[in-house]
Amino acid sequence: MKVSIKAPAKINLSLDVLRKRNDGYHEVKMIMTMVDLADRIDLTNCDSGKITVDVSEGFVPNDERNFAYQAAALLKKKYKVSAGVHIYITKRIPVAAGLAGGSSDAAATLKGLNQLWELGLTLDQLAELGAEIGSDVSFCVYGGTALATGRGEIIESIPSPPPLWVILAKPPIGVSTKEIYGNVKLHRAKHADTDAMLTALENQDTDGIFAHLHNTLEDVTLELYPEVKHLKDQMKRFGADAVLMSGSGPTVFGLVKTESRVNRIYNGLRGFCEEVHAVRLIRTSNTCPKPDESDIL
Ligand SMILES: C[C@@](CO)(OP(=O)(O)O)[C@H](O)COP(=O)(O)OP(=O)(O)OC[C@H]1O[C@@H](n2ccc(N)nc2=O)[C@H](O)[C@@H]1O
Ligand SMILES: Nc1ncnc2c1ncn2[C@@H]1O[C@H](COP(=O)(O)OP(=O)(O)O)[C@@H](O)[C@H]1O
Repeated sequence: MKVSIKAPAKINLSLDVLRKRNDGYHEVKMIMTMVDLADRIDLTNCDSGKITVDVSEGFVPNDERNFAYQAAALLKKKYKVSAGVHIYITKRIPVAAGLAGGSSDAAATLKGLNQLWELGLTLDQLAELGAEIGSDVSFCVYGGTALATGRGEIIESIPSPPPLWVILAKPPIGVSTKEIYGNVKLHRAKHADTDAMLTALENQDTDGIFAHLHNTLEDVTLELYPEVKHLKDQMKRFGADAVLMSGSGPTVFGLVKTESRVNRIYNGLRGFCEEVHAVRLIRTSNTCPKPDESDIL
């Protein structure tokens, strides 16, 4: 039997770092939403009992370092599953980009194996398991738009933004999330007005959303990698309505109201940046989907 499932990328509309915790993580307050740029995960049952992984992009690890492998191993151990699985990942989400590609692959694997292995787990159970793999995995299990607190694993569903185009552009550098968090200077960091962003989403106030985009990690990454600042400036110059770096970077996203402007921005950026995508926000109703309403293809 085979299950295929989509694993979409996320962007952070707002990301505030509140304090450093004793366990090495930072307490955060983030507003995250999914975009329709997705990896594809194909899960095929396998009698050997082993977990194997192949990835379309050779530089992504295909062993126990892969987050999808870790998701399968976690379920197999916890629920004493004797079957194995072959996981094939078709990568479309840029890697080490601030778009949670690996986390989304893990979340999709949890959801897909819940079906394939008929485990009957709820989204809450899958999200709790996902938090053992990475801070962003719980959000990726629920999808939609959410307020994420704690180290990112406490998820509350909130209204999706109004329909918008999103231009994603990643400069040719990889950024370590650990390094960026490690360089945050909390005494002089600029904080997000999360409540104002929540109100803007509640009111479907597009200009309010544009005005309150903020990412506390952005200044850290921009200082270390000036090419990210250059990309932000270019995206604004080509006509994006609002521009921000996603997560720890280095991907920059631009929000655009009008379709006619999307091509101009896309083509302008393609002139000097190889990884550019023009996508839409994924909009959902303001409730968490049930497991059977997920992204199973
Ligand atoms: C910055 C964000 C924003 O959504 O995304 P990305 O840029 O990775 O996409 C997330 O907070 C990243 O989450 P995730 O990528 O799952 O990070 P994890 O694997 O849990 O942690 C990697 C490392 O980042 C640091 N870390 C992560 C989360 C957090 N709240 N505080 C931290 O200090 C820790 O040093 C940790 O060892
Ligand atoms: N399924 C996966 N897809 C991408 N990267 C993965 C995956 N599993 C493990 N990784 C590792 O995780 C690191 C971070 O990748 P990714 O999740 O794309 O970053 P980010 O959260 O910043 O978008 C990569 O450098 C890669 O080695």
